[in-house]
Amino acid sequence: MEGDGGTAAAWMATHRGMYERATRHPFTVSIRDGSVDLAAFKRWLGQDYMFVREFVAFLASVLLKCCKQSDSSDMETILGGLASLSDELSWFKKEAAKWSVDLAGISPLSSNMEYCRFLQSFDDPEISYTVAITTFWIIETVYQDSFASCIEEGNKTPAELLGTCQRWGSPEFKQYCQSLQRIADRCLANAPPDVVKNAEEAFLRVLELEIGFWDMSSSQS
Ligand SMILES: Cc1ncc(CN)c(N)n1
Repeated sequence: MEGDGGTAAAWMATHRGMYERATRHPFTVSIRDGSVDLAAFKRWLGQDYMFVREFVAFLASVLLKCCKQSDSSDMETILGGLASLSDELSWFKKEAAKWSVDLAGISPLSSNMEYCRFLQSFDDPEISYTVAITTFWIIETVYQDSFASCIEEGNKTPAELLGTCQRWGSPEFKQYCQSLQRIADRCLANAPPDVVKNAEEAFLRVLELEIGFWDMSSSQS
């Protein structure tokens, strides 16, 4: 995904330390090495279900910004992502039943609320499509990269967690993230410097929020 000469890959390289803290977090590393605390996994599952419900609204706001562009050719890609969130919500419900996690009884923890507030801020029409699509790309990429590492050769991921890891670590999801990266790169290449700066800030904010989300899952903070 990296090394293709675009701005997105350049940011991943410049901010390598933060990127790795988000994508090789002790929580996902513990899945990969088989030492994961299942109570933490269940906490992540319940919290992420709530996050994904908010993520649907975020993605709808990205789609709306896309439709307002003179060239709205990215619409199908975004719509595909939105449609797959419907499957994702069903998957969470099935998985929650499997792990006896009561989704109706969950309240969002503070790091999740903070992340959801960030997603809600994209309702503002002043936030550009470039910033929004870049944000969408990095949110999905953190999960793709994190979970792909749990199914790489040599993993000791518990069998009952492989389905979760394959959901985001699959080659198909990687391809989807690469298509988002190409869109983000094209938008960034045509954007004025202040918009590029805002997009880089959003990129870094996502990494921070993702680290907070994993921390919360590991320790209930
Ligand atoms: C916190 C978080 N970040 C990203 C994803 C991937 N859609 C997710 N489900 N949850």
